[in-house]
Amino acid sequence: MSDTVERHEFGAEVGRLLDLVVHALYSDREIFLRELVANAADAVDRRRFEALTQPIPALPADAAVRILPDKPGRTLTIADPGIGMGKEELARNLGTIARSGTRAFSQALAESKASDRPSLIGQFGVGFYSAFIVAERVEVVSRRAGSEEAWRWESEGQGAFTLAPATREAPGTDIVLHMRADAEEFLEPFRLHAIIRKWADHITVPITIAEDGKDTPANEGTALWRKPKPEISAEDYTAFYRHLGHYFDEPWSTLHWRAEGTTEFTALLFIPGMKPFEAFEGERRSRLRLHVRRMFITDEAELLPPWLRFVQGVVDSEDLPLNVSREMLQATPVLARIRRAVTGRVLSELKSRAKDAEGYATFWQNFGPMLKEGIWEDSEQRKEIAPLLRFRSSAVEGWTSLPDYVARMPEGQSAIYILVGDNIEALSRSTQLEGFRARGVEVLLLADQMDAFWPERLGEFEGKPVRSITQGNIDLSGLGTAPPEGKAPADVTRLLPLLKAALEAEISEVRATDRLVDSAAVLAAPAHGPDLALQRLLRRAGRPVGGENPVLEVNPRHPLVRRLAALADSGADLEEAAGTLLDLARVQDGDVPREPAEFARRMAAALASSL
Ligand SMILES: Nc1ncnc2c1ncn2[C@@H]1O[C@H](COP(=O)(O)OP(=O)(O)OP(=O)(O)O)[C@@H](O)[C@H]1O
Repeated sequence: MSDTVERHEFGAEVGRLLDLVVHALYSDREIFLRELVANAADAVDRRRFEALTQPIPALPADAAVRILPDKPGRTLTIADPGIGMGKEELARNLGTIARSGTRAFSQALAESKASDRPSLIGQFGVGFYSAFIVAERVEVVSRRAGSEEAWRWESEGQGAFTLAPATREAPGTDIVLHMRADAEEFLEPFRLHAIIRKWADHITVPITIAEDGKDTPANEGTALWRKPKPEISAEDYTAFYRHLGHYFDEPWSTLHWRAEGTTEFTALLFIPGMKPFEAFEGERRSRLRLHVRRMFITDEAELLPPWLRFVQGVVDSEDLPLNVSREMLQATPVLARIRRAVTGRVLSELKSRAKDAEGYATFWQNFGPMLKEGIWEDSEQRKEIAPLLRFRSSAVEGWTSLPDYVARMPEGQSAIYILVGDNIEALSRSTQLEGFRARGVEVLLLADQMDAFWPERLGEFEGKPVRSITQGNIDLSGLGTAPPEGKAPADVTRLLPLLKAALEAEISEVRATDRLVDSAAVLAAPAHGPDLALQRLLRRAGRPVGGENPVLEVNPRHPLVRRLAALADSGADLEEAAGTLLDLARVQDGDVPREPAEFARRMAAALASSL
């Protein structure tokens, strides 16, 4: 080795990842070609785009991704005239894992079915490393467009790579795979053609395969979305969907239309049939691809709001100039019009698919939390999104919606009641529901992370305010069917101030409630400030909760409260009993007592004297 060769260790996670990729994907080896060709085509697109504003040489008119098999030398080269990589970029892009850690990846791999594994590769951004599935050594020779220098990155995929100066006549990248003995099939041109047709046919950059000394075209490159609909089969759509997102399933919905009039564009969009990792863990913005008259421009134009970032696809504009630059994209009103039209179309698709309850449930389970983000942040669409939400309920099985809830509301009920917590099971057994259940008043149960936030933003639906049953003072009298009168309520006029005095530091108010049937006491949030669920979330995150202390509501018909009321009347000290009552209310909501050991001691003592 010459003096100029630098040796670098891979990031620790890369080493482990390489191992995983090679083993987990062995039976789907051919996807290495899809990954490398996709990277090469991206690099070509990037050079074309950057050349518009940066002082770098323009893309040659005949730019293509070339695949060059060499049987005698047992190498396969993928060459592109794209943007290229400088020394630092080679080390960073090919020496570390860009987007997500090995831990998340290996966990997902371990939990996935074998058939889902290849899709994980794309989703976790380890595409390049799939080269090592078929190669025992990989050389990358690259020259960044705009630079005179070229560099050679080389690795056997075991712990380290080297970097050395090299030469390359023009900007671009050659990936040279020194194939393993058992991977020689990938040096056969007919095999390579079949793989490209299957995986990369839709790439609009020309792809060629060298055969008998000449390059033969390998991809059709027809922008699928530009074909007349009758000429496109369901398989074509699915193949394109899989290509776009590295998916392996079927799209839940395919939207393909041409908009004419003031804004002209063609769009081909997909709503995935599964929940992609990226959409939730990755960055919060839409990666819809913007093309101008077939030519790829960018996937950073944010053609959909962040809460619709799960939608994949292409928008091909007729109105923008081919040499549209980043600055121009920010300024042009064309994009705003496209955005509005595309968002509206996706929403109306959801609206019509929502009529099929079962089919919509699949969508809802995958992407429901994102629609809730929409309620939170998109004031323009909030009203449109609200009827698309689905809920569990205290009164009906399965999913229900706000319009259905409103239709079921009995006369006299003026608000939509919700209860927010951590899990549906616990919520459906919650003490907070007792009085509502007894009166046959339905409550929607919400257990997504987002649920602590968005209801407040929605505020109301069809003129009915959305009210958390753990917040403020809800008067149930006159609502639904009155429950059978049990024992007469105790007179708590003396008890309430005593409890209040004993719990001064933790409770802002103590009041009697008719919300309870079998339980003695329950906590509620004050009418203003964060609701109980949000308070819990803030506490867990170690953030200040703010606002007033919670309210303690007591059930004057409950034996414990009756007894306390009698003691209060006789002037007994209720300090300790008040604390226990508060702890009981906390435990019911899934919180811990203020002093768990002290609480346990008191309970044990109470049990001992009563058994
Ligand atoms: N042929 C190439 N030309 C220029 N840059 C490349 C090329 N191949 C890879 N890269 C760079 O290396 C990075 C890492 O590539 P890799 O395939 O591992 O992940 P990715 O392309 O970011 O993710 P995914 O495979 O999911 O699309 C790319 O983002 C790109 O910046």
